[in-house]
Amino acid sequence: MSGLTVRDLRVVFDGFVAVDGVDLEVPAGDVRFVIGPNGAGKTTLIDAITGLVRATGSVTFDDHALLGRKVHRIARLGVGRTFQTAAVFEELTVLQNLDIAAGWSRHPLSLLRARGQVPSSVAEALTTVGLSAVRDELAGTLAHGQKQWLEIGMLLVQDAKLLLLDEPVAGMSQSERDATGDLLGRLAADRTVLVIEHDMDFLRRFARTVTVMHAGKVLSEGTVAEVQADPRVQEVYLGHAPSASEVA
Ligand SMILES: Nc1ncnc2c1ncn2[C@@H]1O[C@H](COP(=O)(O)OP(=O)(O)OP(=O)(O)O)[C@@H](O)[C@H]1O
Repeated sequence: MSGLTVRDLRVVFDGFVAVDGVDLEVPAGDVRFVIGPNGAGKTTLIDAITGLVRATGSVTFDDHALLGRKVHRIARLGVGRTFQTAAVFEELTVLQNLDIAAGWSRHPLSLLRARGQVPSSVAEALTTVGLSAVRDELAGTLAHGQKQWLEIGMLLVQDAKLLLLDEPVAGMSQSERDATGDLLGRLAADRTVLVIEHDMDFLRRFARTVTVMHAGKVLSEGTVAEVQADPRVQEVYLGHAPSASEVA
């Protein structure tokens, strides 16, 4: 596993440069947080990696070149993403959602379901995201946090090895945030995880490394402590160089 490598990535919308020469290296096993003010280009970066918007430069994941491929081909290479609003089938059960994501509903082995058995990939995903106890509940009745975890489970059954999560804890309660932070650690055990997040408390607790974006470019990168100490980051977030009391 070699992780994600982005080189000189550029996305232009009608002459507006949303992503401006981004270089990024996320090794396998990392939990990388990408932060930055509104409009910094974070979501567009993920859109480019997953083939949703046209980009120039290069993106490789586990030695596969991604740019220029269609969205479903990129997904098949093990790249999965979530959106700010969870996309689950509310009128189906948790298990049915996972079945559909895994393609089991079309598969001859869906006969297993008739006998009450659960494919091992689905059972594993249920355990990883902590939804085994609610597997027969309708997705529409799940708590907000559980829907986000189901969406992540749907990526796991598709065997995603690079997980791109767009603001996963937005709107979550404190206990859901804690559970999501623990989940990130489990996901990274044999995957690469990139998280876009605005929640600084969550970032301090669960990020392994941080990339700060501003105006389409990478402004700073390092551990949480390193980027927090970077005067350029403080200037972007505070609007001015920090005073002694703000640093303290
Ligand atoms: N399809 C589009 N057409 C034109 N401009 C776009 C498009 N998508 C994004 N932009 C612009 O590109 C810039 C980067 O947007 P993006 O959503 O990537 O930022 P972000 O860092 O994710 O911000 P936020 O934290 O608010 O989600 C913004 O100025 C946005 O208005």
